[in-house]
Amino acid sequence: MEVIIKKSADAASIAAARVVARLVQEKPTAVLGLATGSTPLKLYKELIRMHREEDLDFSRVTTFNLDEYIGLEKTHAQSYYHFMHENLFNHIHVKPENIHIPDGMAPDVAASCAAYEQQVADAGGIDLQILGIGSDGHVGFNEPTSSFTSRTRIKTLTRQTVEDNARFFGGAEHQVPRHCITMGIGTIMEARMNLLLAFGERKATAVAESVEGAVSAMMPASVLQHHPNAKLFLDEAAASALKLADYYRWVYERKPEWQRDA
Ligand SMILES: N[C@@H]1[C@@H](O)[C@H](O)[C@@H](COP(=O)(O)O)O[C@@H]1O
Repeated sequence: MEVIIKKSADAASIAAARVVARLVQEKPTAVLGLATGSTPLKLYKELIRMHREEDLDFSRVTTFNLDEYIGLEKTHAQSYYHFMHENLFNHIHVKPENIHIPDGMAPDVAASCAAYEQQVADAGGIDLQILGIGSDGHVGFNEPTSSFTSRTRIKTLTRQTVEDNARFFGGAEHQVPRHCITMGIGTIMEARMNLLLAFGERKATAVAESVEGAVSAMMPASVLQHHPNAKLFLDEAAASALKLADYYRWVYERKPEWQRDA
């Protein structure tokens, strides 16, 4: 894992956006894995800015989102379908037919999960996956104890995730769906690059355990220790529990210019 600590969440998001932009410039048909939540918002704003001001072209890009709540219509303000269109897709001219988001209203969830996996495979796999992290260490909605070989499937949210996400539902926990569809950890691990963003003190423990703790299904993001190309973009607060934070800064400052894509 490469740990990149920036002074602010905005600076970390802009650095992550540069990695995405470089990929899209080098491979205009790139397959991007996308995440929701508050964490990637600034990254998406930066991609929109690059599209508008620097002609970053997403017209041939294909996207796959990590997850979706079960039971929310696409028009629901808290559906990830709605989130992605509001915060990214409506502003960067990705072709609608190239956008993939798990269908939380599918009549046959198992069949739609299997079809989603097939679509990822048919697209040639994911080049770059953006991840956030839950305060319990989840990636996508792969809650603690999720199998490291899991594929896209239905999951039940933990009580902690329901509490964490209630803020998006006006604080009403009972309105947060209990179930979701999420790409599996096996799916995420097959992405050729993983960029995990984490900001704020609320994420500090999960980040420290994921980077410096044991690889364990109890801390799903720790699986990235086994990924050949995983970069973590942190602000100071999210990095505050890392024992080797100074070492990561030291390494980053000495990174050869030709390797410096963030
Ligand atoms: N399913 C999403 C995750 O993909 C996200 O990374 C995480 C953190 O959310 P936030 O970025 O708002 O802290 O929780 C949500 O439940």
